[in-house]
Amino acid sequence: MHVVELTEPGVFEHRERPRPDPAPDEVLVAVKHVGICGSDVHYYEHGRIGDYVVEDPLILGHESAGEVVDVGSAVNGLEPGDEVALEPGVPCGECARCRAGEYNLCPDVEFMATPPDDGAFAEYVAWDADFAYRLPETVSTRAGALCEPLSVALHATRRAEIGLGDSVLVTGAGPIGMLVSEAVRAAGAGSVLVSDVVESKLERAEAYGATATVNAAEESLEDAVAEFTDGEGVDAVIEASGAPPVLEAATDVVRRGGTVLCIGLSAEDEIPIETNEIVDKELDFRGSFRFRNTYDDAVSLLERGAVDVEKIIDFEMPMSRLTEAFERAMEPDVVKGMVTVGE
Ligand SMILES: NC(=O)c1ccc[n+]([C@@H]2O[C@H](COP(=O)([O-])OP(=O)(O)OC[C@H]3O[C@@H](n4cnc5c(N)ncnc54)[C@H](O)[C@@H]3O)[C@@H](O)[C@H]2O)c1
Ligand SMILES: C[C@@H](O)[C@H](N)C(=O)O
Repeated sequence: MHVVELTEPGVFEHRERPRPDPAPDEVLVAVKHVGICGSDVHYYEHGRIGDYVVEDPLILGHESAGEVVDVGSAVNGLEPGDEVALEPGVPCGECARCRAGEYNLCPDVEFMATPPDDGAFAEYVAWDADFAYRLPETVSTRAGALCEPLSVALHATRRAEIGLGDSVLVTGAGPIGMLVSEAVRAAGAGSVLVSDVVESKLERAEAYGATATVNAAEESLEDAVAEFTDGEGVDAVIEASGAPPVLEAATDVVRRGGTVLCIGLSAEDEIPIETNEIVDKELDFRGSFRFRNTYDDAVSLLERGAVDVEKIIDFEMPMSRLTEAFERAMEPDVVKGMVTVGE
């Protein structure tokens, strides 16, 4: 089968590998669509993310969906011809965190496109059937692939305990921030203020249903939130930019008793946070890591039209032009690039 390997930073090589056979509990999936994530781009540019270093040729891509072409002998409920979205992390199922149901925190998870685990820029992927979710006829594999970033957004929305009528500040209008805006609305948020530093992304966020937007490069976030909430502060800040100044401001702009939820990963190891403010305002200050138990809900939200993931896609290109697709995905106004695999 045809695959694309990252062999060194900035270099993709198109190669042939043997087509895998599904293990008894696996399905073999002919990959149809794979979204390009910021982490894929980071590995492409730098060959590493923190301690995860690409030492051997690595297949990138973890936002994927395709068609089942074969099933292992122990698989029930899926059959050839079914279209599925693939949840990219398969946890060990045995550790304390897995047993507690927090399988996204499993230290031994096999996560696609994270060294040394290969991803989905390949004609076929053999994957644990428990982590393959059937797509209804009305949900395309193009949308199904985006169950992955949507899952990041759903998990964050749950971690922030967003409820009916809440006011939410979403910082960062990249794919994650855009989908967080969708997810908090689906959860009942009453108003959503979105910040970014790129004007075109804020325009997209507004078209995408943000109640208001603020360009943090030109306006004070504190003033914008004060105006948005009549001086009260937002019920929740969901941080999806990874930009240090945003985290520094978060404790100021959230209301007393509110929540600051961090999704964004910063390039800085340390960021000054006003810890006394966390105590004094009795804030919930939380992180959100990947996702758990979100795929069924992601598929259901797509089926009901309760969220729209298509709007974040800027372009679609075949895997034969993967280098061009990655270079385009790095342009500052691009939110999401989509890659097609197969015919
Ligand atoms: N916790 C997780 O499980 C998880 C999963 C996926 C992504 N992430 C992280 O979440 C963040 C968002 O992911 P993404 O793919 O949307 O990234 P992205 O880089 O595409 O988007 C980040 C956005 O933040 C904007 N931004 C930069 N500085 C800003 C500022 N001062 N104020 C407001 N906005 C600012 C950028 O213009 C960009 O639009 C990244 O840090 C990523 O590493 C975390
Ligand atoms: C969750 C996923 O989208 C993220 N890029 C990660 O590798 O953790």
